[in-house]
Amino acid sequence: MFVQHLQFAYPKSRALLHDVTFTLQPNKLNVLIGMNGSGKTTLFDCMTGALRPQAGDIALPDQSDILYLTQSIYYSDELKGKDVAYFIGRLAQLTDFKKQTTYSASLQSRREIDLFHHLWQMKVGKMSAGEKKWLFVTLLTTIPRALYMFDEPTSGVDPATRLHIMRRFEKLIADGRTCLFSTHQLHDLLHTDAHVIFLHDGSIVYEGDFQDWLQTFQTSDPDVAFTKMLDLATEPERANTMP
Ligand SMILES: Nc1ncnc2c1ncn2[C@@H]1O[C@H](COP(=O)(O)OP(=O)(O)OP(=O)(O)O)[C@@H](O)[C@H]1O
Repeated sequence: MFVQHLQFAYPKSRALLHDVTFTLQPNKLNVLIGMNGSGKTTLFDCMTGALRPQAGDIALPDQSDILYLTQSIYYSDELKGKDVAYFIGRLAQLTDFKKQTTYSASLQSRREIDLFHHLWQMKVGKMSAGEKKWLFVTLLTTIPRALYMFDEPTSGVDPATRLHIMRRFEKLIADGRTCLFSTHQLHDLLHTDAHVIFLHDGSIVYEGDFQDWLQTFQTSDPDVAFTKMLDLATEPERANTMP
């Protein structure tokens, strides 16, 4: 699965994505990173067909085999967790889509199982932002797809819930699925086998192993590596002289 030389500009705007090329790794967590406004959501939208790029090649599974969770999740506040589950389960043609265990069977801890029971009966309008994300990721990752794409699934989410989301993604990969998500929470990647794709100024300025990327900048702090990467991309001469 790859994207090659992708170009995209919004109408009446200068090109946002100039030349985006990367390859998704099947057995690693693929992570798209970049500054606010660098075009991560736009790139996801181009990859999933929500936007039409002006140029480039995209080799991905058929749209019906891609699951894409955007940042703007909308369900009526009046629906309960179980109604959302029925909706998702029905769309995905899951057998037993009305059974709670269809979605909760892979939950591991007592705390997660209790939370799932709780949210199953709760109205969406009463869930916190983090609870909604937890529930939607839990429900959506039960659907079998070749490629999963999540736009900032861990933003505004507590550490235990972020860990849960990361474990769900790792399970998908272990099951032979490909997974790509965007995040600003780089510390979440410290304990995973991540393939980093760094988008900056319309192209990919780094693609490769997360630990190798940290080593390049001689740091164990990914936020430091991120900042140095930006310095390097914008001011290569000055960055070369930095410790
Ligand atoms: N419909 C649109 N028309 C014109 N410009 C747009 C449109 N949608 C987004 N943009 C601009 O494109 C740029 C990239 O936006 P995008 O949401 O893709 O960035 P992002 O990397 O996902 O940002 P963040 O990390 O803040 O979520 C931004 O400057 C944004 O203002």
